[in-house]
Amino acid sequence: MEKLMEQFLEQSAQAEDGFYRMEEQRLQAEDRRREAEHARELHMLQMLGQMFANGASSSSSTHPQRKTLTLVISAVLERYYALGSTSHKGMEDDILSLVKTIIPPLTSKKHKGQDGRIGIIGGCQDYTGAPYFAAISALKVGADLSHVFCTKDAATVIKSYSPELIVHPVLDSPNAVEEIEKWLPRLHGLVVGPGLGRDDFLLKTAKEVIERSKARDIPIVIDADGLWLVTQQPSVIQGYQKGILTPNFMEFTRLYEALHHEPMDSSDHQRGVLQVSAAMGNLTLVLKGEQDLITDGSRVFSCSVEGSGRRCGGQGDLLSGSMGVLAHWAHTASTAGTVRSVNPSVVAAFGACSLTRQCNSQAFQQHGRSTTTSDMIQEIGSAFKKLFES
Ligand SMILES: NC(=O)C1=CN([C@@H]2O[C@H](COP(=O)(O)OP(=O)(O)OC[C@H]3O[C@@H](n4cnc5c(N)ncnc54)[C@H](O)[C@@H]3O)[C@@H](O)[C@H]2O)[C@@H](O)CC1
Ligand SMILES: Nc1ncnc2c1ncn2[C@@H]1O[C@H](COP(=O)(O)OP(=O)(O)OP(=O)(O)O)[C@@H](O)[C@H]1O
Repeated sequence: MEKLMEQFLEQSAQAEDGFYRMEEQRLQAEDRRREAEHARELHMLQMLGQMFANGASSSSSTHPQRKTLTLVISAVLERYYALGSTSHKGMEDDILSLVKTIIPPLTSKKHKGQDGRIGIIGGCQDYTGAPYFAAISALKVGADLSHVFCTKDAATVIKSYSPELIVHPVLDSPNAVEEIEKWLPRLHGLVVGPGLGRDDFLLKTAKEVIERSKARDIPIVIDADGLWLVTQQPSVIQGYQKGILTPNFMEFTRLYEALHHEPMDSSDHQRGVLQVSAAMGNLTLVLKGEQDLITDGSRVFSCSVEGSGRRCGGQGDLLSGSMGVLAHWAHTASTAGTVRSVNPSVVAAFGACSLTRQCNSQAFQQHGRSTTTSDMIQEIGSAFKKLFES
């Protein structure tokens, strides 16, 4: 009897084992099927996004067609990111497709100013090139008006570079903040820092202008000496979702060390940018370099559009000026519901990085080692077309 009982228990245990083995195999097969389906869906969405993006940017599309296509691309890409892609493969193309959706169409119904009035806070006795590069880049990307708020002695010099810019010699005047504030209601985007210098009075003015622009919900790009200010007083922009910081490696290291009170681990830039963005209240951050790393603290996008080995001064100004316009376009698109799950500041940053690198590559093909930022600015029109309108 005991033996029979033992046999019975052994057979039951074997049957149970068999059952669990089969069940495990069934679940594994189900997982594989789901993964394949998921990958197929991601692939299809990527292809659809690409297809529609090309359609939306085609100049033959009419306005309503373009609008519908734009909504379809966004929906497709939104779904793609909602699926939680962890792979970075193809991500650059996807974000580029999103950039295409934020570009306002050129129609005869528009009035001057509608596609963007951008302000640059910067330009002092030492630096007149930087604000000029940023302001002219904003115009060439597609802003309708570009204002420079600089010191008195820099203004005539900047005006002499270009009749296209509106130059206000107010930055070192005693009532500078009030002078600049008068213009804020008309501005759609602000770039703070190119050629600002580090004079205490100018930095104090810049700080106050940032505060007043935040109160008006204006997208703000902070670069160069504006980042010096942020390093001293992070709270000036901390947590402002329409803010973007664009440090080069040196500027980034300073900011990191000011926020974390310890040296940065320079072997892990991805971690570094996530930490800085988080410490800044999930602010959008672009660490410029061999690959530009862009994050809002949730994920890191890298922009590696081919540039060149030429690193002339002023490339960062082209970047910040164009980002000022794209930030305005991206937030407008976001308000209209076109861009949802990807942070509009990230879309704008990615667009500007791609454009700067493409300009660098095109200018380098013609001028090689003698390439300067002015040569790159000449390329903005064709680089823009190649990246976003073809
Ligand atoms: N023509 C002009 O008027 C220009 C004026 N500029 C202005 O000049 C002022 C100072 O800017 P700086 O960029 O010199 O700032 P800093 O005085 O903070 O210098 C940063 C230093 O970091 C170095 N650096 C950059 N990337 C690095 C990396 N990956 N590894 C190691 N070192 C690195 C640079 O060579 C530079 O010497 C700003 O107001 C800026 O806007 C620049 O925009 C360049 C053009
Ligand atoms: N090593 C690199 N390879 C390719 N492109 C780069 C490299 N470093 C920078 N860039 C490109 O040049 C742009 C400007 O970056 P850069 O580091 O020159 O800024 P910056 O030092 O702030 O410029 P500026 O001279 O205007 O102050 C970046 O956005 C990036 O696209």
